[in-house]
Amino acid sequence: MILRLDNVSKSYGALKVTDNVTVAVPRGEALGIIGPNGAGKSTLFNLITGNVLPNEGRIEFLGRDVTRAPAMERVRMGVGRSFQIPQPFEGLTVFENLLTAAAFGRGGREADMVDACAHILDETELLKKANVVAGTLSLLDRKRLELARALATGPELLLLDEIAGGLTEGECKALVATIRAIHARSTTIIWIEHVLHALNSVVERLLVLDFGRVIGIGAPDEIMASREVREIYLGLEV
Ligand SMILES: Nc1ncnc2c1ncn2[C@@H]1O[C@H](COP(=O)(O)OP(=O)(O)OP(=O)(O)O)[C@@H](O)[C@H]1O
Repeated sequence: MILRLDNVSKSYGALKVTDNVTVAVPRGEALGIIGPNGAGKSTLFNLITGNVLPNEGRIEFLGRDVTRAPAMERVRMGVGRSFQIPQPFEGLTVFENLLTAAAFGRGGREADMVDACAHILDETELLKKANVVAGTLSLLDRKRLELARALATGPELLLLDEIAGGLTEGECKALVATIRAIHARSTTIIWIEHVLHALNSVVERLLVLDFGRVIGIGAPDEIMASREVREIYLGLEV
């Protein structure tokens, strides 16, 4: 297993945002996370990245207890993340943004980082935009840059937070093709997404959160057919 959460809980005052979550993610898997707004999806990512520390439970990454490890240490161990709202350095070029992420992540010799970033630009279809200032990019390219920045840190585990939101159907398809290619080279992915057709075309399992609790985990078609999920998440009459 690349990642294990055992009975992880997080509260803000009286509000239990993460409620006794236990999940194990095998290396190479793509796992989707769905749930209503406020279900605790982003908080779960923050617990995995170390931006938030749990009140209870244990988090293991690559066989090591990282429950209280600082976020920076987890990035260097191989936890990469894209944010719901892209957060590039607006005044830097696409390539400079990647180099900054690479230096912040695994680091290494400058020449190796430059090579790795060039490869990531190609993989994320940003090669032609390498010298474009990030602040001038279209939404799709900002999403691609967000993905590329996460890849530049050298992740073993890639966390994607609603990366398909706000895109047109065609743009979404293009981005999904890129994510599928990244997954195909055996990067483990955990992806929070409301655009279900995009998510379900990539992931092998879906985890459903509601009020911070895991209410289902399994194959996407089984999960989508479950009565509880349809009632709670999709708000459908069944
Ligand atoms: N730092 C914080 N202090 C207090 N409450 C917080 C904090 N962070 C999150 N919360 C609360 O925790 C709950 C879960 O938030 P979270 O952002 O994890 O949900 P989410 O499932 O990612 O939602 P969305 O789909 O809208 O992004 C919400 O009720 C939110 O208001």
